[in-house]
Amino acid sequence: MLPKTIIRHISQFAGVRDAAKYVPRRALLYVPASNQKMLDKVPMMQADSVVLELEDGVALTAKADARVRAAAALDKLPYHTLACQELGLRVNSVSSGLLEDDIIAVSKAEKLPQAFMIPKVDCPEDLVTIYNIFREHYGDERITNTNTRLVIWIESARALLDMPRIVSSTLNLHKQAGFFKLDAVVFGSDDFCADIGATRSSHGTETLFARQKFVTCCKAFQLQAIDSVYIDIKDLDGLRRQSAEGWQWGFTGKQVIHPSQVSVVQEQFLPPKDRIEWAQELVHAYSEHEALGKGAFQFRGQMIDRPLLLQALNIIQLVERVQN
Ligand SMILES: CC(C)(COP(=O)(O)OP(=O)(O)OC[C@H]1O[C@@H](n2cnc3c(N)ncnc32)[C@H](O)[C@@H]1OP(=O)(O)O)[C@@H](O)C(=O)NCCC(=O)NCCSC(=O)C[C@H](O)C(=O)O
Ligand SMILES: [Mg+2]
Repeated sequence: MLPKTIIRHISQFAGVRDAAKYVPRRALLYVPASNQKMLDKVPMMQADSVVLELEDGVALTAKADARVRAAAALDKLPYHTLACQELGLRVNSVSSGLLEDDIIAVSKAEKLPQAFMIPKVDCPEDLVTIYNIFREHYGDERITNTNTRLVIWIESARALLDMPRIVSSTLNLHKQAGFFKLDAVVFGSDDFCADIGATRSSHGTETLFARQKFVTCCKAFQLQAIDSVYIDIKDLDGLRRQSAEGWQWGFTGKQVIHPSQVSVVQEQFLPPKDRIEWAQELVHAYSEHEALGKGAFQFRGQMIDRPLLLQALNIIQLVERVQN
């Protein structure tokens, strides 16, 4: 329980702070919808967000089949009993020319996914195309003011440079037309490397600038920032290292491709126990010092002032949201 005097700081603190139900996306797991055996495992999957995948995890020759399986899964799976916090559906991009066929097929399902996930959003104009395709095949009523959230992918140099306009247009579409609300943005590092001609490495220095720019832009709009995929499935130490780095830089989660990656990532996207204790104690100490008129004071040998309080509140808020 936070001291009352601290509550007023919360409306101003950094990070993701949508008052609506927060969906943790520490681990966002792709499940190719062309693979029925994998789809059958969805109810037990402990990833925070499980993504029924229609895009790059599905071969061109299997797209039609995957669409039918994804639509059937949406109707069959009881969302409230799933082990995950969110069942998403990643469709194909505008530039692929496959999006409309995806929407025609999945709009036959009675249910919407809990999140629509749209890759390779390259410019604000893509949003107009996306919105028009959804309106045409779902009809206005089914896509207006629903609980379904929107997650988009930034995966090219052009998109990274234009990201503030892309994000603003997406948020405006919700404000003005009631279209799905943008909740998180994902950095598609593999497509990004292909786009800029970089060679991918396990240490990831080739995407260092892009990841830092990306996370800064997400946080400027108070959106969740989801980090790159780590494709070396067997290298869990490397995954742990890259996850810890992402967490330290301000990412809120990471994409995963294999069930074995889920717990490693989830663990790294929660602060360690001693950091949680530090945050809780700091908040109480801040409240006591504030009552005495002190904005700066010593705590465990460090100078504490308001920015440190805000960092501690980030930690407390995240832990509460993951546990509730
Ligand atoms: C990469 C894989 C093809 C590996 O699959 P497989 O060879 O079957 O692995 P295993 O033998 O180790 O599997 C063990 C069991 O686990 C199940 N499994 C594996 N992966 C998944 C999964 N993702 N979801 C559900 N279940 C899974 C197997 O079926 C085995 O089960 P059992 O036989 O009963 O023991 C595979 O992991 C995979 O397809 N992963 C997803 C790939 C994908 O979707 N890629 C696209 C998304 S990444 C991306 O696009 C990044 C971004 O956009 C960018 O540009 O950077
Ligand atoms: Mg991609």
